Amino acid sequence: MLRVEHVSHSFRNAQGAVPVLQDINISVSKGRMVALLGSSGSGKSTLLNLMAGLMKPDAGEIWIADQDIVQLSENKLAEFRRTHIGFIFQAYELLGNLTIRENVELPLVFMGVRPSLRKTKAMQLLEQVGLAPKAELFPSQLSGGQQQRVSIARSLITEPSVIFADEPTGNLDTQTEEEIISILQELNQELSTTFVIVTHEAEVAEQMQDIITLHNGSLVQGELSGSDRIEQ
Ligand SMILES: Nc1ncnc2c1ncn2[C@@H]1O[C@H](COP(=O)(O)OP(=O)(O)OP(=O)(O)O)[C@@H](O)[C@H]1O
Repeated sequence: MLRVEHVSHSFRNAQGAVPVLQDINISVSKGRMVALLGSSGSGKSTLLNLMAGLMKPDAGEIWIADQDIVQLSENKLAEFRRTHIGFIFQAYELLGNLTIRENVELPLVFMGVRPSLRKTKAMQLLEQVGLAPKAELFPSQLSGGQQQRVSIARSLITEPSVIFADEPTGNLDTQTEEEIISILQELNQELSTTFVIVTHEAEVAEQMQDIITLHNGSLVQGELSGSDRIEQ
């Protein structure tokens, strides 16, 4: 479903190229919930941004839904992202002048979906994340955890193949963090959507089915996946 093959990436500064990721290989099956774990500076966000098509790697292939997204032109990639990829940000990134429901509908506005269908789908998802009664409020009227639930609903509305989440609980207290992880797990079970979740917290990663660990831009070998653990 998601395959990263021999991906390497460097950033350029005044001194030259600074390698950030070296020969990364990852394979994630459909419907899995995977943590991308690593300390600060290990390259997690860079890898996530590459997999989500927000940046192009210096080398390698990134396959999502049978398409190597590295090969796509900017226009085709933007279209592919709209239909196949969802993103959840640490800081929610909701638009303050739109209601909760309008925020959730927004990706469908860009796809030209008619208003009545958009509204129905947004309300269904808000129901699933427990926020239907707050649909007509604005983001500033919600707690951080509630705003993150809105952003989760927004990421799902296009029925993407994969959702990437960058430290989705990074701004939340421990109890709210647990609520958000439970909601993500429920949605993963119900919808069979693949999730890749960046975190620097081992306690968060251990709640996912598989853990991919990055250290200094390389994968840590010998990591047991969730399915390996179950078989043992
Ligand atoms: N645009 C950029 N230009 C130059 N260097 C960058 C850029 N973005 C990231 N880096 C460097 O790449 C390395 C990996 O950064 P990245 O943000 O991917 O790590 P991370 O594991 O997500 O860290 P954190 O948990 O702190 O966000 C770091 O050394 C960082 O300084």
